[in-house]
Amino acid sequence: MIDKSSSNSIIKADDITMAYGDYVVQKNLSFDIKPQDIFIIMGGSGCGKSTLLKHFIGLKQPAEGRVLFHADPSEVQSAPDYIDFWQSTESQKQRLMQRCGVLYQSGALWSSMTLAENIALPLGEFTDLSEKDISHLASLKLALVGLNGFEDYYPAEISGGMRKRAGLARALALEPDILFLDEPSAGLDPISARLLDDLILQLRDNLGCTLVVVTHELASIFTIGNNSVFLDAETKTMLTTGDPNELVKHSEHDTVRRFLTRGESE
Ligand SMILES: Nc1ncnc2c1ncn2[C@@H]1O[C@H](COP(=O)(O)OP(=O)(O)OP(=O)(O)O)[C@@H](O)[C@H]1O
Repeated sequence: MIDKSSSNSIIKADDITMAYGDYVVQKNLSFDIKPQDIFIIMGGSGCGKSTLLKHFIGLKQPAEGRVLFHADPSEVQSAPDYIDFWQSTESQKQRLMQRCGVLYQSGALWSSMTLAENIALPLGEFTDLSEKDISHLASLKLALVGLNGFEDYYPAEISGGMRKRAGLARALALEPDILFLDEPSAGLDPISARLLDDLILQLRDNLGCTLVVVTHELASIFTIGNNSVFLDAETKTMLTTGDPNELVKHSEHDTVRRFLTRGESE
């Protein structure tokens, strides 16, 4: 059942069970993601973080329960009107997915294309813009992530941190209101990871988008996250949801406090 007090959410997980065949990964997941949250999906290795992300971006259907998206992001404060992603029509699904940008762990850029061409790809596919406008927009998106002047570089010619930024620029190409990031700082040195966190915060503040981030990097969790869900591999369900900066101090669950303090809490 949907909690009416949380009617201004942009996404709701409503009693989701996730499974591969008979193998249940997690059950009874219910939580709310609010507009402009940086919502962290956290938990130990193998608990189901990436699987949960797949449920939000249309790659995997819940065994039970619903993934609900607010129907109109510009009206999110008004009367709730939710679309159940997996019960929606093909055209509704397509519209919902166009509201979502995704940054995969590898950055997933096409290696044979320049950065500008990588960003132009979704624009060419999903809009009627002219080539000139697409090229202009690609440059704008690159500038947004601090890569102005890198239009003609190939992914192999830039650093890992820059590739992540370029991946973000591509995820932003269609002006999504929700961005999903899978382990954005994986493989980055601590300074590049910190710069990426700063960029994520800037994007939220400047573009007003909502971010859902899978990460187990504690520094990132505390720097960018204002809301979260903790998935427990042992009990196969969520232990808690809320601001990780509060959970580290006040969670009633030892497992959560220990995770957030690298095992150092009592
Ligand atoms: N395609 C698949 N088929 C069957 N089982 C899978 C599949 N993908 C993942 N699993 C299993 O589901 C569980 C959750 O995997 P998932 O990758 O979602 O966890 P995770 O929390 O993202 O892990 P990590 O932190 O190690 O990346 C694991 O036990 C995994 O082995």
